[in-house]
Amino acid sequence: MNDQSSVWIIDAGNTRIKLRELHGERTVRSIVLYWPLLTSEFIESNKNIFNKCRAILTKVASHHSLTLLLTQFEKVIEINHQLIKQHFGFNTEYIDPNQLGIDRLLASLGARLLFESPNLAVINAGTATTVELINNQTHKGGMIIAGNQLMLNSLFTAQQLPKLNVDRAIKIGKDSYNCMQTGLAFMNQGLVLAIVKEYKVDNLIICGGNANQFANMDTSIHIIPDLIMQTLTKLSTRLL
Ligand SMILES: Nc1ncnc2c1ncn2[C@@H]1O[C@H](COP(=O)(O)OP(=O)(O)O)[C@@H](O)[C@H]1O
Ligand SMILES: CC(C)(COP(=O)(O)O)[C@@H](O)C(=O)NCCC(=O)O
Repeated sequence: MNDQSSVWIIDAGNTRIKLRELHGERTVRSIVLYWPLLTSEFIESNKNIFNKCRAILTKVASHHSLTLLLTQFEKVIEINHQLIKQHFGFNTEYIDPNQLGIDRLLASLGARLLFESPNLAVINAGTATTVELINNQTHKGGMIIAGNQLMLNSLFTAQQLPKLNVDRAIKIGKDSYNCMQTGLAFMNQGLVLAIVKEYKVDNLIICGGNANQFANMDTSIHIIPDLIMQTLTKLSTRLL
């Protein structure tokens, strides 16, 4: 049964779709699906939990199944940079703001709402690993790098690699598995150290599905895997 006072927040990334049902700012249901699992059968069998609810959407990927899912809601507000500027006075210096992935802007806004210090950086470690640099109320720009899984997949053409546990304790790989594991850990560590050195950030926040692969670093970082969902929760109380 659905509760019509519910609001759903939806983050449609390139690998996974994340959905949460909220009562106020309280999460009452959380669903995380890799795209192939968002089937019409899934939507049909769950339609009464979405029916007549309002939703807030952020998307950087579009699938037929998402279009079908969205028809279940009474109202859907899709976040764009103008809404963020209007409600939070938070802007981007991207030459064309419409080109900036909205997930990147939301992660930046989320960091801004959590930390008061002026210079922040966010690493959003999802399908891609993006870096966002923030000064006061402005997203200054950043970087886009192939994400951890994409990098591992690119080492093999026909074979899906197993999910690796990234352990910094291993310094020199002595087999293929450990070489890949160490390579990825050092690459992530190097990215973090380079950002801290180059941009002198006050706080560095890591979010996204691969955020925990940045754990166990000497540098002080904040790991908040669901930063984008936290930010959408805050937006929901302003927009609906
Ligand atoms: N439980 C998990 N443990 C470790 N990695 C995970 C887990 N769940 C998802 N991932 C990884 O997270 C990545 C997707 O993260 P996500 O932030 O959802 O990306 P996107 O927003 O681009 O869809 C994938 O590379 C996947 O391998
Ligand atoms: C860079 C991204 C692919 C990251 O997507 P994600 O890994 O979060 O699924 C996405 O934010 C995007 O499509 N951005 C548009 C290009 C840009 O931000 O410049």
